[in-house]
Amino acid sequence: MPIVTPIKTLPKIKHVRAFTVRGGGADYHDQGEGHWIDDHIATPMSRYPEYRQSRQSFGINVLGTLVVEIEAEDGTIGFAVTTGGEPAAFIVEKHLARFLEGRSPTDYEKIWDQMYFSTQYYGRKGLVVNAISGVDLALWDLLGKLRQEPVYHMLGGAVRDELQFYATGARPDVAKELGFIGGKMPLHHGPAEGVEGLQKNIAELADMRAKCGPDFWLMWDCWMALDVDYATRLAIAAHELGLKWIEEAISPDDYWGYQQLKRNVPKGMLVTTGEHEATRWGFRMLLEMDCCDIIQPDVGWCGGVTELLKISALADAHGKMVVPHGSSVYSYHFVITRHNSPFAEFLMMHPGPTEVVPMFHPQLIGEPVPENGRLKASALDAPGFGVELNRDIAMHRPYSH
Ligand SMILES: C[C@H](O)[C@H](O)[C@@H](O)[C@@H](O)C(=O)O
Ligand SMILES: [Mg+2]
Repeated sequence: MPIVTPIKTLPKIKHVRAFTVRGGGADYHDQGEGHWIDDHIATPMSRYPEYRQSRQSFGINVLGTLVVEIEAEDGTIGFAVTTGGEPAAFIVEKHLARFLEGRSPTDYEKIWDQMYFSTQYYGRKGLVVNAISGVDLALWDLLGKLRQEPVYHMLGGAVRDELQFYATGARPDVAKELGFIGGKMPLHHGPAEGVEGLQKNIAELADMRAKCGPDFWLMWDCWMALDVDYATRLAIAAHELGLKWIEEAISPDDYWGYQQLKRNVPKGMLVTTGEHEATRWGFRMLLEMDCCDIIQPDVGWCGGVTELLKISALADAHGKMVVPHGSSVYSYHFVITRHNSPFAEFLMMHPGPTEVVPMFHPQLIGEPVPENGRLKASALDAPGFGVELNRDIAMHRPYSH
């Protein structure tokens, strides 16, 4: 008679709760006055002069942060934060919770499938997939806490000893001093500001190149603001200044435009995009239409870890790098486990930015930050995503079920 060792069964999911929080954190555009992240940055709304100076003026921070809590029958709580606020809380409480409560947290594939296909008639991308992502991340956090394992162990373990980061912010010169491998700047002027605006962009890049020296990576984040013609002219003008990549230059829906831009840019310059793309199907379009050199899904917006695993494998088959959009510990636990994710993004959330502060401050207690632009894998060695929710911040539960 074979000896049958009983398998460990985890407690079932008892409650799913959704809260909203304002002021920084996962909705990192929700910052106070004078922050670099809201200073005349080019966007698709820059064609309207009244919305050109500030992205908050057109509502970039209108949603706020969604906090998802999943409580198991033994009282263990997994949680996650993402962008979504009150409307996302409604979707979690009134629609998604039914696919988790009473289920095992190990059923994350079936749970994801039911969350996605039950909302497909009104979701597929954007806010709904942000909500699904938040639930999925909280589920992985719960799994890690129940199994007493960091998420990256459950994803296959570290393929390197440490993470290395480039920094996103208005001061690549400071990023270089802080040990980052590169600096990604927001593009300040879009097509509506004509040739004069393009020349100002180039002058800003030239200034940073002079401050950072010839080899430091310099990139532009164009936040969907441009058209193919303007992006092509900008890339050609920036080439002699060693621009490493031009990011999210045009609308995420214009796959054909990205295909053309990738053909137009000077040899050696990379085209990147993806932070506002979602699911394996959206990234399949970017990959099969050869839209870019690096895809940049945000794990809090693309469908969560369960979906990013699929997206990353698809990219790997296409020989493409996956460098997730800055999403704090949620991307660190993923990037450390993937050969085709050789570095990560660190969003500089200090107002200057002249200091390294936790990316989702003040929402996550124990959020690790890079030192000298690096983070050891061992810094992630704590159950789940290794952070706790700061319960001193004002949280609101607008809906229940
Ligand atoms: C810096 C950019 O304008 C965005 O604010 C940034 O969040 C995003 O595009 C990024 O890649 O970090
Ligand atoms: Mg970006």
